[in-house]
Amino acid sequence: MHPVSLKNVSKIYQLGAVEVPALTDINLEIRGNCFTVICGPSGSGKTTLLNLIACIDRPDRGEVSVAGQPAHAMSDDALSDFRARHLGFIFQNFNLLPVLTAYENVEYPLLLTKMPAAQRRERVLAMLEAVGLADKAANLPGQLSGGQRQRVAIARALATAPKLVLADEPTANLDSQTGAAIIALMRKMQREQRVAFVFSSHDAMVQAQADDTVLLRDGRIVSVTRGEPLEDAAAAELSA
Ligand SMILES: Nc1ncnc2c1ncn2[C@@H]1O[C@H](COP(=O)(O)OP(=O)(O)OP(=O)(O)O)[C@@H](O)[C@H]1O
Repeated sequence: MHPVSLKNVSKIYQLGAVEVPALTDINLEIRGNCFTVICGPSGSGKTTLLNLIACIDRPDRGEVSVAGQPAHAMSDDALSDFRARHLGFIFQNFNLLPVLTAYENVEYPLLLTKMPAAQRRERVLAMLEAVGLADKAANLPGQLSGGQRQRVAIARALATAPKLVLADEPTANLDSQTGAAIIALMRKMQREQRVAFVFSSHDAMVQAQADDTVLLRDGRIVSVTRGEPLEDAAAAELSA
């Protein structure tokens, strides 16, 4: 089963009396355990599509299925509960809570689950270690660089072992060198945790790292480019 499936999806924004068709008749399947990038020019519908996949918004027409659940038909409460349990988020402005330490920011989503304290501590420390920030656990976000903040955000997004991680322009506020390191880290974490990552990005470097690329223009899909599935690539490497 694909972690995300959209069937005949359309989204129209109402701007006063004017209807703005942001997405028109989108049919798309996002593969599991893959790095998928949504790209396209400004205004082409990337954020709108990501918000539908993220269960932040609902379509005006069509069906959105996320991790087997019909997101288009769920109530607001059910959607927010579903987001907390099954999805991870990485934002371009990091969205860390400024009064919480790096440790506490990563712990925060786990407090919403009923994970026992000792297991929670183990998980937080393992995630901070995995993103290379074990020694910064006690720092507040204001005491970290942009790249380090985004590392905390990656650890936080993956702490609950989500089925899907969504990232809206995750490198937009980073210099190109730090952005490249963050993308490499996300790639490593995506493989290790065997989770599907879906990004929106203008960044050619992000696009170059993708398994699958979805190109949008004027709210429609122009092309979907699929790379080799990870399992096949690994098998080919082994048999070479
Ligand atoms: N809240 C809104 N109300 C009205 N129109 C909107 C709203 N949000 C987006 N739009 C319109 O919907 C279309 C798609 O917008 P969207 O933000 O999804 O594009 P995008 O590809 O993410 O753009 P960018 O790369 O500039 O962030 C655009 O024409 C935009 O003007």
